[in-house]
Amino acid sequence: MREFRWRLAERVVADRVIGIIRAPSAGTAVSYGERLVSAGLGAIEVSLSTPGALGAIRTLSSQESRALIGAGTVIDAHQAVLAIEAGARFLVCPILSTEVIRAGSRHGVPVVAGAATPTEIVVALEAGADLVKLFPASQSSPKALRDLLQALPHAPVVPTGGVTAATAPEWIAAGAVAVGMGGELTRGEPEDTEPRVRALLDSLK
Ligand SMILES: O=C(O)C(=O)C[C@H](O)[C@H](O)COP(=O)(O)O
Repeated sequence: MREFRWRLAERVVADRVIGIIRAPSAGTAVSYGERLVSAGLGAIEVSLSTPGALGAIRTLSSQESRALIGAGTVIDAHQAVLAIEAGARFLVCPILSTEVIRAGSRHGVPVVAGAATPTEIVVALEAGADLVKLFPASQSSPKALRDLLQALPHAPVVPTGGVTAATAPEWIAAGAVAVGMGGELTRGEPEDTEPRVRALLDSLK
């Protein structure tokens, strides 16, 4: 199937959320992934720090056509290629890694690059990142993002790290195109995930 890299940005901007799964096992990651897809989330990354993450990405991406399944915590080109081979349809880095951005570009796979400062945001975009993950968002604030976007209004910023259902609307109001959320989506048992995430997505529409 032909797929263009801007599909990620379209989905993420529509939902306002990238879902992050960091689980104790591949099986638990798949369980959460299936529930997040059922709740309507369109872009979900499995962190490579999850044991067996590549297997979970392979399972979820082969069974799901409704959502884009990606890889998170990708920090070098080797991991990027392994994740793409496992079926990741986007890559997310906690750091600004131009080698990951290049690896994604070479394979037509979109990259959400990590950045913590205005300079890093601009370097990430100049290197070809599709979206910029402001990380860790817990070190910043919606007010700081608002100030930053006055200088860089074109920057598609996705604050990630410590974002909750209560703070997500504040980040969006400050100009974030979306937020990344892990713990807030996957706390509790997988079975309890769906109604909570559905309500969260509705609240951000
Ligand atoms: O390793 C990465 O690439 C990361 O993105 C780190 C975490 O997965 C996010 O910071 C999620 O943070 P919480 O939403 O607070 O759970």
